[in-house]
Amino acid sequence: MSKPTSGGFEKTPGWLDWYAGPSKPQFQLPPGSVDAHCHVFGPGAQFPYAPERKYTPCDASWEQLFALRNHLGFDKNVIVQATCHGADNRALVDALQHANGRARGVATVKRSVSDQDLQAMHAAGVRGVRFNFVKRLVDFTPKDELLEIAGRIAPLGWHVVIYFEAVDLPELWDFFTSLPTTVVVDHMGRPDVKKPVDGPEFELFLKFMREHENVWSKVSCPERLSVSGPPALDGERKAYRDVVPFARKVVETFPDRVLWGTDWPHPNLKDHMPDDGLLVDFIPHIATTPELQRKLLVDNPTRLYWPELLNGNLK
Ligand SMILES: O=C(O)c1cc(C(=O)O)oc(=O)c1
Repeated sequence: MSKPTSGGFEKTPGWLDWYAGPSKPQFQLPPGSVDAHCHVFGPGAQFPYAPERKYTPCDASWEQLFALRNHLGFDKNVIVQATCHGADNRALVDALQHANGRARGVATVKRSVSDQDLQAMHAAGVRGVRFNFVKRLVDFTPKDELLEIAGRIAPLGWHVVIYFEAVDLPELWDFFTSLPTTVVVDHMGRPDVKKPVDGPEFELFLKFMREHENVWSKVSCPERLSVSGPPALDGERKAYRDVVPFARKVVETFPDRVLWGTDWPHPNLKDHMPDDGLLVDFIPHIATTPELQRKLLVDNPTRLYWPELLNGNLK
C-alpha cells in the first residue's frame, strides 16, 4: 500500500515509497556500526516541506528510521538534512532529540543563521553542514556565502558534506580544496559506473582524496549509481555489481576516510526501491575483510561524529 505524506502535501508524481518489511541482513554488522547517511522526511503535518523544494516525498519519521536501525543491527545514525526541507532543520533536530545520543546530524544553513542557532543545533547533535551542487535538487548558492558558512562552523569542530556529480568536479575543485574543515563527499561524487574505474574521471576523484587528507567519502548508494542492476530485491544476492569496483577502490585506498550509509528513505529513486536488508548485504563486497568493515562501519564514523566515545583503542 502506498505510504502517505501528511499536512496536505502531494507526493511528486511517480514517487517511490521506502520499502516496507526489509529482510534481516545475512551480513552481521560489527558492534557499534553507524548508518552514516540517512534522512527523515517530515512528517509534513508537523514539519512542513520547504516551499523551494524540488520534490515532495512520502513521510519518513524518526520512529520509522530508528525501527529500521534496530532491525538492521545498526547502533547509531547520522541523519543528513534532506533538500525537501531546505534550510529548515526542525525535523532533523527533532529526530536528534529523540535519539538518546544515538544520532548525530548534518544540517543545511544559510548565511543568515545566527550563532545562537548554530549553538542550539550543536547541543542537539549537529556536527556538519551540507553543501549541495546537484542541480536537480537545489538552486545555486554563491560560493562566497558557502565559504562564509564554512568559516563559521569550523570553530565548532563541524565538517562540510558535499554532494555533486562527477562531471562537475573539475569546476568545483578550487572551491572544495579551499574549504577549511574535514570535507565528506556524498556517494563517491556520483561516478558514472559505465566508465572505467581506472579512467580519467574516477582518477580525478581518487586524486582529490589522495592529495587532500581532509577529504572523506561515503561509499554509499549503489542503488543510485548502478546501471546494470540487478536491484537488491526478492533475495537478490548479486545486486549492483557494476558499482563494486568503484567502492572497493575507495575503501581499499583510503580505509580510514570512508563511511557507509543506507540513504534511507532513498529520495528520488525512479526505477526501484531497494530492500535495505539486502543493501547491508552489499557491504562485504566492497569492504572485504573484518578490519576494513570495522573501519568503515565503526571506527571512522565514531571518530568523526562521536569522538568523545574514543578511549585510545581506536586508531
Ligand atoms: O540523489 C538524490 O536525489 C538525493 C537527494 C537527497 C536530498 O534530497 O537530500 O539526498 C541524497 O543523499 C540523495
